[in-house]
Amino acid sequence: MNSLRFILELAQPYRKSLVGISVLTLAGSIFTLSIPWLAGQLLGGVIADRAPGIPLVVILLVGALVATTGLQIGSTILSAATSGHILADLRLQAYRHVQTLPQSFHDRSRQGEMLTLITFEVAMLSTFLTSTLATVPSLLLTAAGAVVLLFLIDPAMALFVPVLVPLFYILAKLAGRRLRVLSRRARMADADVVVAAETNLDMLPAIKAFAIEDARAESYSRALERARLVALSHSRIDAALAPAMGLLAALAAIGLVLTAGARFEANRDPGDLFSFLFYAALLARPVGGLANLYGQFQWAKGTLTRLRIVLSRDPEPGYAAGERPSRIAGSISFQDVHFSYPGRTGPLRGASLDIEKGEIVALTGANGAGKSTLVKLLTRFYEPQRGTILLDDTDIAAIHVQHLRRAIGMVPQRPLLFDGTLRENITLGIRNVDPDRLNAAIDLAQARDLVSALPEGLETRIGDHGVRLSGGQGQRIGLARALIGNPPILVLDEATSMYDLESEAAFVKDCMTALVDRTVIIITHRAATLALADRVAVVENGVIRTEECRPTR
Ligand SMILES: Nc1ncnc2c1ncn2[C@@H]1O[C@H](COP(=O)(O)OP(=O)(O)OP(=O)(O)O)[C@@H](O)[C@H]1O
Repeated sequence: MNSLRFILELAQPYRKSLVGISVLTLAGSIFTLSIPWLAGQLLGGVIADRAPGIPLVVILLVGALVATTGLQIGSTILSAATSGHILADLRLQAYRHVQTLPQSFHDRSRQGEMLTLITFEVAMLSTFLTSTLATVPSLLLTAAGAVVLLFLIDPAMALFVPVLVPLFYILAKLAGRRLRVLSRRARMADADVVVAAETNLDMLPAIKAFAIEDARAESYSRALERARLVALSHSRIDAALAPAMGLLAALAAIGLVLTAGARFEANRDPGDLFSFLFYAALLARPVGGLANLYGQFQWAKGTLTRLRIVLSRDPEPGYAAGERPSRIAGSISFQDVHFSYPGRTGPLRGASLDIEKGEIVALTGANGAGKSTLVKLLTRFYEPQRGTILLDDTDIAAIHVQHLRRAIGMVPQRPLLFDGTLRENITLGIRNVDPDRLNAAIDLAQARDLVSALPEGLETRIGDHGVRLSGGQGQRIGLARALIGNPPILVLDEATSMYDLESEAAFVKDCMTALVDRTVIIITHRAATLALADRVAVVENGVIRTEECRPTR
């Protein structure tokens, strides 16, 4: 699919407004086209002293000027309103889609780039659709109308127009080639700037701790400088293209003045001479506009390509899976699971493990052995290359991925907290959560004291990444979040790593109530946490070895 087709597809839902803009600007062009003729007649009338005809010409000229202004205002307002709609819709469509893409896609793409694409670049695209593309008919009409009228007034002199066309074409072609390259570079440089700022702000505590503010500011400044230089090169060509074409047209018009005087004086009305020259001058505007359009289309093409690549990517396969078992008991079976991340070998090479419903299994093993990976496969963040994972004897590949994930409460080592209230962080922003469920989750996670100790309780804002909480407090919030949906399966991924031995023992004791009647996978290296488990499974060399059985509690 080429860029033009894709852009027309994007424009399809807004065709009525876009046609409306085109109609208003077309009507504006018709009035604009009448102005040189009327102005020429007025000047001709004044020079030739034809007083009786002048009032009517003046009325028509003023009418045309007022109508042009009114239509311009109307089309600009409609264009801004439509652009706003397209922008909001495009952002939502892109965001929704990006959300459904597999984790492996996000692992490979840079967050800042994605952010630039779905916020800034689509903004440029919506402006391109409304302010540039929708005005093409009027530009064409003005250009064609001016040419036709020039030929009608004096066909011999109007021949300068076809002479200019190849010149314009060559100019646009040369500039277009360079603009395409520079647009791509400029977009990448812009994305680098966002990525650098985003990374630095995210890393700020480390940057301060290691006192490397200057070095980071310098690397950011280098990214800015690269973006500035590329944008400058692009603007130079972009800025020169339309005026250069306008200049060519204007020079041609001057040439005409020099040759036209004698011809016209001899046998024509001076009003026609003025009209001819005004039309020649008017021609420069749509020609410049079309040249601008060309430059902006080169820019838009890059965004279109990137947007198309993202939008045409398939969502995670799990969204298409049909099964939504009404009750999940919680038995899990990993059967001969093989998995490696792109470009790597391992970490899992035939891992098998059966976990009964209600059982607590501790997963342990060296760093990088593949413990977290097993859980990511269970929650279908990734798909195993070989082997099967069963949940209550159903292959998880057949279960709708959201249904599956809602059945598994995840407590990661560092829960992803955001700048909202404690309540929003526990409910993940979902409104109308049953207050009893919320309270039960807070109690089960033993987070009641923590909530009461904060100045505004559940309504306390906790800052970006929960900076206003301690690591251990954050983990309790993470546990409450996992428990709020009352999932039959709970996964604690190094959830006690933030605690000292004493607090760990307390957390472990606290957790016992939360764990009852659930299937639990605890990833840990810590003895106190291992003691919670019915069974210990060791991940080693890509397989799972069940090491030890404890009497069932
Ligand atoms: N998104 C990823 N892309 C590529 N490789 C990855 C990715 N995530 C993990 N790995 C690699 O896979 C291996 C297993 O990682 P995993 O996080 O499952 O280990 P783990 O047993 O949980 O380790 P730890 O005890 O340190 O948390 C590691 O070698 C790691 O580098």
